[in-house]
Amino acid sequence: MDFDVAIEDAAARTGMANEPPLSREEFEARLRGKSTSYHIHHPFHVMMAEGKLTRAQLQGWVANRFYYQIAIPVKDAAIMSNCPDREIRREWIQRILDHDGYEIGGIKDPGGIEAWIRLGEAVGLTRDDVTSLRHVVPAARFAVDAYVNFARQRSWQEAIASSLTELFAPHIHQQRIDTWPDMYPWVDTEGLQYFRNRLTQARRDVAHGLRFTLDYFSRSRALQERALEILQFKLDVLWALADAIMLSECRVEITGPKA
Ligand SMILES: O=C(O)c1cc(C(=O)O)c2c(n1)C(=O)C(=O)c1cc(C(=O)O)[nH]c1-2
Repeated sequence: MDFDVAIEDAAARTGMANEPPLSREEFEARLRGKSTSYHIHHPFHVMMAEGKLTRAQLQGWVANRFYYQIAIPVKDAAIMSNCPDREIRREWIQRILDHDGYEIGGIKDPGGIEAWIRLGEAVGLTRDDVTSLRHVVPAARFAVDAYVNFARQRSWQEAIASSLTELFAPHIHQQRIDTWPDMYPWVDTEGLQYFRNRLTQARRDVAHGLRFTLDYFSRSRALQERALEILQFKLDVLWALADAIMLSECRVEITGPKA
């Protein structure tokens, strides 16, 4: 989107045409303050951290969340396809490699999608249970598709801002690494590698995404408010995904006894 059009669009959406911009520090604090609506506070994730999920519910979460995992590189490719800035694309492509994996010059990484399938096996699902998507409930698809559609339809700058829930993700990954071995001792701890990998990857991603958002959206107050709205939209996607999984019967269990 042309920058003048972006400013006008943000002003029309937020009604903040004349206010001065927040300082960079204040804007960052407002973005970080959105952590109160992160899905770590969703009852399903609270139950997960407290060891209260049944085996079938944990399996249901892993099977449904796979749909998010496979959507992420598609979303990132949509951002790149809308982005004429070569420097941004050079950074952004790393996200696709992280999830899809690669084999370049003898260096191999199976990638995050493969790591998630192994997480599925660690909770007692088969590879086919996960990759067939047969356990993905309709509302989980709608929530994830809304994120991909946002990245396809809105400007690449707005789509970058929508990735900023990753500010809060290392905390929830660490929580799973810390709690699952005690709470769900039947899960093979090798499967937690996905979460370990994301600790560094998410911190690196967010350093880039945040720097870009602070630079681009600080040029008007309306743009800053628009970035905050966009982050709220993405928080809502994750919250709705958790709602969908919690409300599904989560009766995935194909193998093994019920806890
Ligand atoms: O497990 C989680 O709670 C969680 C949350 C998020 C997030 O906050 O968006 C991501 C991830 N995981 C994740 O693993 C991941 O690769 C990822 C990419 C993105 C994104 O928006 O580009 N979010 C997230």
